[in-house]
Formats: sequence, structure tokens, C-alpha cells
Amino acid sequence: MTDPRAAARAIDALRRGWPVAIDGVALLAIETADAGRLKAFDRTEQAAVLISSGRAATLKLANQIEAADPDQPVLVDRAPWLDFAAATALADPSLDLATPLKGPYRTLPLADPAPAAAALRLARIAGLLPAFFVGGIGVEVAITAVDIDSHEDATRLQLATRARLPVEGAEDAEIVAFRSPESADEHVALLIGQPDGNPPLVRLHSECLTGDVLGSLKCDCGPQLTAAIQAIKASGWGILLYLRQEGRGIGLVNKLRAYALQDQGFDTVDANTRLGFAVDARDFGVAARMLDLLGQRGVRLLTNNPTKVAGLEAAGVAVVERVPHFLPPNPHNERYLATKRDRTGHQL
Ligand SMILES: Nc1nc2c(ncn2[C@@H]2O[C@H](COP(=O)(O)OP(=O)(O)OP(=O)(O)O)[C@@H](O)[C@H]2O)c(=O)[nH]1
Ligand SMILES: [Zn+2]
Repeated sequence: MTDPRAAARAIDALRRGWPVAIDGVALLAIETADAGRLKAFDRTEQAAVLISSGRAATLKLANQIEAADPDQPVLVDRAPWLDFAAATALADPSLDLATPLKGPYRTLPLADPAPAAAALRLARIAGLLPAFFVGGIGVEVAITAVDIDSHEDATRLQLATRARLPVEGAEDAEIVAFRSPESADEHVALLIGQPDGNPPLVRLHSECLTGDVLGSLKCDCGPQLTAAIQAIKASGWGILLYLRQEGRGIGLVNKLRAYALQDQGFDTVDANTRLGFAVDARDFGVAARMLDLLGQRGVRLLTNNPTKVAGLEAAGVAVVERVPHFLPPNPHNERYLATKRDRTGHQL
């Protein structure tokens, strides 16, 4: 039996620095722990450290790992010198240049990778660094990997309400809000123009607080948002989905950590990997569900990103045409756009 509240309780516990258990494996998130919490969790000082394989590869701890799949966790054996500060250095890439690793560290095979992989997913959902102490005591919140999957189940999303919303460039727009019982993220759709029998022009816009609200020049999100509304209006009709998938799904704080790494010279792809995340952690099932609830099964998709097309199609929406959505670069986002073109297959 899955408990629909279980994942939410575990997210809350992790953010407060309380241990949780996934399928019986006790975990303490390193980011929200401290030396005292670690001591209470791990009286015998034998808890191992769990990190992603992307992080392990960055730390050159991937010697016993086949491939650097960021979803595959790696266990680092507890050594006498692996104290709370050393574990923090394993977890947090912002310290990589400043704090050389002590070590040596030994990675251990994972008997059952499923709960460990679920733990890394839960950290991402909670917006925390994907790194844990494993195998202690004092757990009050126990959940299963299936609870985490149901937390992300897009079919739980329902249409909540709709209203007229005149916006700049589309005075006839209507806003539709969606939510699921599990998550505080409320996604919205902006319906522009009147259906004319053709598939709608659709833009999947992932939340970018820095670009959408603060006018960040580091990315192209702000101009893409404005231009999407204009393009949909000009095409006759269509839908802008505003998806609460900040930072390609890793959350605002982790995205800003990625920005700090970019300040050190790493590009957007390597920054995510160093943090221990997939390059793109988004799930476009949410977008497909919203389109389904709006009665749309075929779309013309405004994007330069082939992965978005594939993701939406995999989730059951027919993409009858990809419409490019390129905006001129500025000196601050030139490298970001070049990285998208050269490393993530964007058609720019
Ligand atoms: N992790 C991370 N996320 C970023 C970075 N820069 C922008 N983002 C996020 O990327 C998302 C924007 O991506 P999209 O506009 O959908 O762009 P895209 O996937 O490149 O595809 P198209 O614009 O559709 O071609 C937003 O959630 C931003 O917050 C970064 O350097 N790191
Ligand atoms: Zn952005």
C-alpha cells in the first residue's frame, strides 16, 4: 500500500535534517545534517556516504563504477577521516577547488541500488544536494521507493480553476491552473487565441525565477517567454505551459549552486554533473497530462530542444511539427547557448 502523504513527510524531514528510511534503508541528508545530528544518527561511526555516480566521477571515486549514470548511486565506505566536514566536501561541489579531498576513499558495491536511487530522486525533489549518510538509527519517517514514484505521478494532476487573464501581447488569454494533492507546485497554462481546427502552437516553458522575474541575462528564458506569447498569438491560437520545473528540475537553490560553479568556469552541463544531477532532470509527463486535460493530443511545439520533443512524445503527445524558438544571444548567455548547441543537441 502506498501512502500518498509519505513522500511529502519525507521531504519535510529531509529539509529539517531528520533521518528517513526508504525501503528500510536509513538515510540522513548531508546538506541539512550537522555534526550533532550525525552523531545521533551514527553512534558507531560506521554509516557510509551515498552520492551519485556523476558526483563520484567528478571526485575520481568512480574506479569501481561501470558508467557515470547520474541516477546510479555510489556508496563511499566510512573511513576514520570521513567526518561531517569531509562528508560535506563529498556532497558540495562548491568546495571542490578550495578543499582538496582528504581520502583515500573506497567505494562499495550496492547490494540493492533501488532504495539508494530513490533517495537521490527524493533529494532532487526536496531541492537538496543528492548526498546522504546511510545506515544509522533514530528514523521516524519510513517510506518506500514506490511512495516517491507516486509523488511524481503526473496522472494525479487535476485542473483546479480557470479565469480570463489579459496579458501583454495577448489580451484574450485565459489562465488555467493545475495541481496535485502531493505537491505544492501549481503549474499553469495560458490559452491564447481561439481554436481553429489546427493543432495548437505550444510552448513548454520551465520556470526560471532569475530569467522570468529578475531579467537575468545568463540564460534566454525571459525573452523566450515573451516571444512565445507573441508567436502563439501570431499563429492564431495555442498554449503556453508554465511548468514549475526550476533549473531543469533541480530547484532554485541547486540551480544557483550550478551558477556558482559556472562562476568557477564550468559550463551548464558539467555544473549539473558536479552537483550529482542529470543534465536535464525534467519529466515532461506533467506537460502531457496538462495538454490531455485541455483536450489536446497533437501539438506544434515551439522549441530548439529535441529532448523536449522526444519527452513529450514519450508521454503520449504527438508533436506534428517542431517550430524553432531562437532568440539572439547577449554577451552573458553566449556560452550557455553554445553549450546547448554543442553538448545537449539543441538545434540553434
Ligand atoms: N540546472 C540549470 N538550469 C538552468 C540553467 N540555465 C537555465 N536553466 C533552467 O533551464 C530551464 C529553461 O529551459 P528551457 O527554456 O525549457 O530551454 P531548453 O530545454 O534549452 O529548450 P528550448 O528553450 O525549448 O529550446 C529553466 O528551468 C531554467 O531555470 C543552468 O545553468 N543550470
Ligand atoms: Zn533561465
